[in-house]
Amino acid sequence: METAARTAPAAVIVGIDGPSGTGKSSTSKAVAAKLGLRYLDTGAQYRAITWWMLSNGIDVNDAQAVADAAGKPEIVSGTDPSAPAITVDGADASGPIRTQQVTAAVSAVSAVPEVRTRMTELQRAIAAEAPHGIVVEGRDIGTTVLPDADVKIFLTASAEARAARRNGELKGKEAADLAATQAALVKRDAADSGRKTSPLAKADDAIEVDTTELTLDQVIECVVTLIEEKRSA
Ligand SMILES: Nc1ncnc2c1ncn2[C@@H]1O[C@H](COP(=O)(O)OP(=O)(O)O)[C@@H](O)[C@H]1O
Ligand SMILES: Nc1ccn([C@H]2C[C@H](O)[C@@H](COP(=O)(O)OP(=O)(O)O)O2)c(=O)n1
Repeated sequence: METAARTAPAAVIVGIDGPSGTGKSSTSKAVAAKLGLRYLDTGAQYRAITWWMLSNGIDVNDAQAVADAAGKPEIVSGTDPSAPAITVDGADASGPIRTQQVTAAVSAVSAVPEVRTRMTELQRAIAAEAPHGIVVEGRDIGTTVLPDADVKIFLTASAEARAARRNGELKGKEAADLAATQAALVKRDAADSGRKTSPLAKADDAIEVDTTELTLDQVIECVVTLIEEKRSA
């Protein structure tokens, strides 16, 4: 008689990378929920360590000071796609990590090699513990964190579309200037792509999906199909 372990489908590891506003978070959460997988937002972890640095008076432009402090905060990420959670030293950080101040500082902090080493270890440990598999989203998942992932996706979209999407999130709040949003996105892309250690990059074996002209549902469908094809291969 076959055991449950033998008949259960193997855990599937999915890496979704790409620049800001391409749809990584929305797609990853929906795909994980549909397929019964866990979900990890690695950008939230880089935001969390950045928030801790700012809250503790560390100069985020002093790479040595950031490196020296990189091991101090305890960052814990939840992996439920319907309720993503993140705590820093036991405190809920999901709100504070989304402020403009953190967004403006996160590229500098995440360029520090000691920060990346720590986050990468954390991310690999979380992925290894996911019973049925996980969708991990970020900038270097396919190239560095999980180079053996079963499915690698690299999302792109025009800077105009990405800026319009980000501004759309501000509905009800003060309307942001579209040109300023786009300039800030492009600046962060350049910093994330230009750093020495595990920059934002498409892995050679990643499938590139340009989401500019696609609805979110179309992107989700596309990624689900790619995963199912891989699972049945
Ligand atoms: N294909 C799409 N078409 C239109 N809007 C989208 C699409 N994908 C995502 N969005 C919206 O764009 C915004 C940014 O998406 P998000 O998933 O946070 O991107 P990322 O994680 O890559 O920064 C969200 O408001 C999301 O609902
Ligand atoms: N795997 C990752 C994920 C994010 N980062 C860094 C670079 C990004 O600008 C920041 C924030 O990532 P996040 O995914 O939250 O950014 P957006 O949702 O696109 O605004 O973290 C990284 O260096 N490596």
